Amino acid sequence: RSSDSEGCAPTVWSLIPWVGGALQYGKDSIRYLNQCRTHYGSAFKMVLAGRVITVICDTKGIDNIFRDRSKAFNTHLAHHQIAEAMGNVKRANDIVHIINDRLLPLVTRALSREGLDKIVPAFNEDIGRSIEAMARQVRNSPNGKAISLLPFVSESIYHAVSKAAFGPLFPFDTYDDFEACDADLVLLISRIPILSRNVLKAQGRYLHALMDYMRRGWSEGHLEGASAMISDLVSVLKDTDLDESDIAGTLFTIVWGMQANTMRIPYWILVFLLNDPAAAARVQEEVDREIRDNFGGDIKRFLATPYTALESHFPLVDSCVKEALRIGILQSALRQAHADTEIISETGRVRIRKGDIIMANISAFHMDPEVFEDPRTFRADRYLNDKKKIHLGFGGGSHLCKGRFLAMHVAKVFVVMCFKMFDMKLVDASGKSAIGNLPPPDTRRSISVLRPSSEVELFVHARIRGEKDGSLLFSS
Ligand code: HEM
Repeated sequence: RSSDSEGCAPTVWSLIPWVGGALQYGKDSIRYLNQCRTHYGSAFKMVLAGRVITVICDTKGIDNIFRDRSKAFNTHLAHHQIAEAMGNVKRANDIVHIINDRLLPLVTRALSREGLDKIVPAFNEDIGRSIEAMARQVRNSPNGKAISLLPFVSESIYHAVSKAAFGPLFPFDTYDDFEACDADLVLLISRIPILSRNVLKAQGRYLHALMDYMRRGWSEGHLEGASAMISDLVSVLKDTDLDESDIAGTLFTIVWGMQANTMRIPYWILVFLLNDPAAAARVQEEVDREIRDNFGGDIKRFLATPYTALESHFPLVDSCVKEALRIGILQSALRQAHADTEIISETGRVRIRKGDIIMANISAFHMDPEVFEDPRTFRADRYLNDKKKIHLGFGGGSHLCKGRFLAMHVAKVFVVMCFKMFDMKLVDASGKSAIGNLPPPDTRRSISVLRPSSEVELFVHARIRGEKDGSLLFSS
């Protein structure tokens, strides 16, 4: 069915009207949205626990939402929900305006291409140290060593991004609580009393650690050791009448936006590449060639290169990052209308009333076989061969992700370093080859980039690539 002559998108039928599709959506959102699309067309309204959301699944309609010609949409609702759930912020209504009017312009500037030249050196240095630490472990085991892939990727990136943004005083031992909150974000949103107890404790500890960090680091109007971006953000927040816990909650919201997706993309890239030896060999060849020809074979020189000078290098790795963003992301762009308007979708005109919530179903676009040949397959060179091909992993329009350059850089440097330093094989817990073993995504716990299911633990069996290469990075 399509929108009627009045432009009303059809509403998905449900047995219990207020609950709507909440249970099916919570279980597997991609599947539920695909089922709705099959029955109702590419524009429909779904009800989730009392909220009516207009979902747009086709390219034309999604493009219309992002372009927002009548300037009728904002992202306040998404920011409100995350601040309330992740940061336990009490004054979320005020926070959304502070985020929108004061923090976003600051973040946009700091994370622009030029701005990144200030943040990236600290990230590169720290990620270099983490990989070096892994290289030491591997070197001490003559036949190499199996390393649990997910914590290796996530913890290294959590540490390096935090260090670059927040400086050395950041409470780095918060990783486990961060993971617990990200894994159970749905419980933080719903706050079901008994089920949410553990995650609420983790959240409480995290917020206390951030408050303590600010108390220790704040002096004479700036945060000691932090990047100018974070120091200025905290300064803006302290300039408001928010209390300490709401300031910490806003900071936690920012940490989450910065880290949660960023640490998953390199994990998926490694899993996909190590499952495809021919693609991995091409990446290996590119990494060796680029480091040899453009950085004199010196990993330290590669790590010391400014962001802007690195951007044009490693085009195949860049293509892998984009492909992982295409294949590994759920629908995630939410908008709310602050005026009556309409969306022109492939099914026709969809009328939108002031206050309506709209979701651009990014995953439907990414999996459209008319846009992407063989859409379910990871093709390392998909974006190498067709430079004009787009992905919507970072959303679109004026609300396009502000951290996209940083996120691309993090993934690129991590993957390049792994290929340069190690010979890697994908293995399972017993050490057997795990090629052909793609861990299923944990759809219940995924909000944006898919979280891998914890039931399938993958390891990389890593061996250092020749003493000469390895020794280049070792400081002792
Ligand atoms: C792989 C990593 C990342 C992914 C996949 C990602 C994805 C997204 C998506 C889909 C949106 C919503 C865009 C829309 O509604 O059209 C978004 C918004 C945003 N992202 Fe990211 N992001 C990533 C990393 C980062 C990082 C490192 C930062 C740094 C602080 C960041 C900061 C933001 C901000 C501030 C917004 C809000 C933009 C606005 O509402 O105007 N993101 N991101």
